[in-house]
Amino acid sequence: MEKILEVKNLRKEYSDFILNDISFSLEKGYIMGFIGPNGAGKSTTIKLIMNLAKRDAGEIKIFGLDNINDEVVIKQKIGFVYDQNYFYGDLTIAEIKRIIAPFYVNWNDRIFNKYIKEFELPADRKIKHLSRGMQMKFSLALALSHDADLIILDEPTSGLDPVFRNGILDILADLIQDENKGVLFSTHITGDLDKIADYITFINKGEIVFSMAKDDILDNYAIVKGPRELLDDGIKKEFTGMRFNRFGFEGLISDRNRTKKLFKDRVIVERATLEDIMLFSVRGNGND
Ligand SMILES: Nc1ncnc2c1ncn2[C@@H]1O[C@H](COP(=O)(O)OP(=O)(O)OP(=O)(O)O)[C@@H](O)[C@H]1O
Repeated sequence: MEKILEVKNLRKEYSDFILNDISFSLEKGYIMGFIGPNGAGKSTTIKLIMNLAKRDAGEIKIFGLDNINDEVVIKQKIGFVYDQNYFYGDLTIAEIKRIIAPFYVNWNDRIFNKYIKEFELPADRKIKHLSRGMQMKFSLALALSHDADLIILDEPTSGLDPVFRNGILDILADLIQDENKGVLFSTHITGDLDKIADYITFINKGEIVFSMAKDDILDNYAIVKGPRELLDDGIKKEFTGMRFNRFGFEGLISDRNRTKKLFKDRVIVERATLEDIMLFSVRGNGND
């Protein structure tokens, strides 16, 4: 399998935050969801990949090339959608397109116009007068109009209504039918990833929790519910995270096969969603 993006032992230190030893890779033909709570380090990682911030250590390869030394070549083939509008607000959609298009060797006006029409974007409207959803769609139209092989989206769906969100997800799912392309998609709306992601990379407090195939994650993790008296300190340690209510406990376990051994049939075992996994992992264990 050919790697389209490879991040190895990446490190970045800010005064109050350290992104530490981040490693993951994305193969061609797949969508990777990049999840983590607020402040986990998702945007920082993406900025380092895009060489918008300087790494302190580690290595980033895109299409097998170094993301700094070969930045100019690489950027021709990356479509980037950032979580904020970074275009000059007084220019119109058509004016910004005219500025950006010449930078790309493979710019395709026909595809751009197709998206503008599909997204119902008014070409003569100033950026500052576009809604957040329209700005996002405009960014997406730009990112998809130069034959990019790696699409990186930082929170593309946050603040968008479900209809807009689903439209974006459909486009990404279509895009990946071309098996030469890959998508890295950061979000905290884990429901979006249930629909389209093949792999999930989860970071918390600047560190990787896991980077795995989504199906493996959902097959292995489970929510276990049962009475408190089944728990002792040893058993509590088996859980990634736990909460208590008046009926008993509810906990996330990363290896559902362990539950039979630990509890026999005295607990209820349910499939965990990505949201459960994120919430319980962030909360941690032992909060009684
Ligand atoms: N330029 C900077 N200088 C100092 N600290 C920074 C800088 N950029 C980011 N940070 C810090 O790094 C941490 C991680 O931020 P980051 O934006 O990467 O998180 P995130 O996972 O994208 O969060 P969110 O989901 O809220 O966007 C935060 O504590 C933030 O304050």
